[in-house]
Amino acid sequence: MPTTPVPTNATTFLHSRPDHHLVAEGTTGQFTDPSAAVEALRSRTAHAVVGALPFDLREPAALMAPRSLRHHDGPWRGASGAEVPAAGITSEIPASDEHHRRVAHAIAALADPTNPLDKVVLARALRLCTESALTPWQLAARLGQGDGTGNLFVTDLSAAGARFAGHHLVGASPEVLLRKQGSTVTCHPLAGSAPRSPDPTTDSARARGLAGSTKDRHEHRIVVEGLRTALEPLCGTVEVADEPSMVSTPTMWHLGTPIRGTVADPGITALELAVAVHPTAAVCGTPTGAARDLILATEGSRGFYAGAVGWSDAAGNGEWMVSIRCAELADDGRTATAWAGGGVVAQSRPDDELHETTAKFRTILAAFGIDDYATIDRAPTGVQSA
Ligand SMILES: C=C(O[C@@H]1C=C(C(=O)O)C=C[C@H]1O)C(=O)O
Repeated sequence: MPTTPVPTNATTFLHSRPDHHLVAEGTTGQFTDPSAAVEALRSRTAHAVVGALPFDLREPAALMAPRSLRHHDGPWRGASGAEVPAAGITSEIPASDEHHRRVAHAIAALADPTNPLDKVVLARALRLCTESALTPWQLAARLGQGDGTGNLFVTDLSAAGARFAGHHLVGASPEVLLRKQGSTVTCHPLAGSAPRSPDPTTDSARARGLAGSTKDRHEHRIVVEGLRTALEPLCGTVEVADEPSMVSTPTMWHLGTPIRGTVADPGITALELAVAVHPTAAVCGTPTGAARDLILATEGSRGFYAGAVGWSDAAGNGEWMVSIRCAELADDGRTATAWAGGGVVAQSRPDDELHETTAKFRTILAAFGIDDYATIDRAPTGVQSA
């Protein structure tokens, strides 16, 4: 029977996977610079580091040395029947037609043979407001009940400075950025997506369509090759599955590829490896610098969306999830920002990209009790075939 510790005021961090979860309490140190956190681990000043890396590593991280970090079997299960107060969307950032226009603009740039950009991941955000305050743990419990995959995270962002004081990032990410156990490193990038449908025939047609889509396989390949290039100097040989496989969440189908390597320096920490591979082309694009510049010029700072949330211990073991399907809950417990994005290549279509972000929002919106944001696939029968 898995233990389900009840979060207390001292609980700062939760990282849940289908087979195990970790809970951190208290802090003995905070780091905005990941290399200072690595130094604390390598010198054994800290027995572990937990928290969040921002999308743009030039911005402050929210990393903490916890007073305690406990491992538990099984996924985290919050209090069942967790209620959340009524919530609504107060704004779209940008408005959906502007996101559509941005995607069209990016497609034109990607199709220009003189432009070095091969892929860029564009995202949009929703501002949410609830009638009364909720805790990040209530939100996580709701997210876990709706998502059901066992993948969950909650992390206090206060360590990143005044702008983030009392804010938490809460999400149900299906994507493992990087895991290190002993000298083995594994990654499981996802890229190439299709919304799930409640109609089984449409749902399997969508999965088949994604598996056979040249555009999605190309988008996926870019991510896998980017990770191989980032890992090879650290690992020597890197094993990559020949073919992507289908990964599903209750709301999305994705293409995913397991990657595995053996690190040359067994003392290297999971945090150093996460910093070395982030941001992957699954959340940024390629070439990385050009894609990141376009994202920052288009969207502004993403903060901790499309960053990474995870843990690393002084032995070097740890695991970092890509921070997607998430929301930042403000210190008032009533206002939140949720994000969703998608990879854009020259063959992408703005309508599909807008749809994809709408579908990706469903995970986090369901946790807020919002199911009327968009009508895609809400019809119980006879939904439009893919
Ligand atoms: C950027 C997001 O998702 C990422 C982008 C994907 C894609 O472009 O197909 C798929 C999974 C994630 O790597 C998100 O959910 O916000």
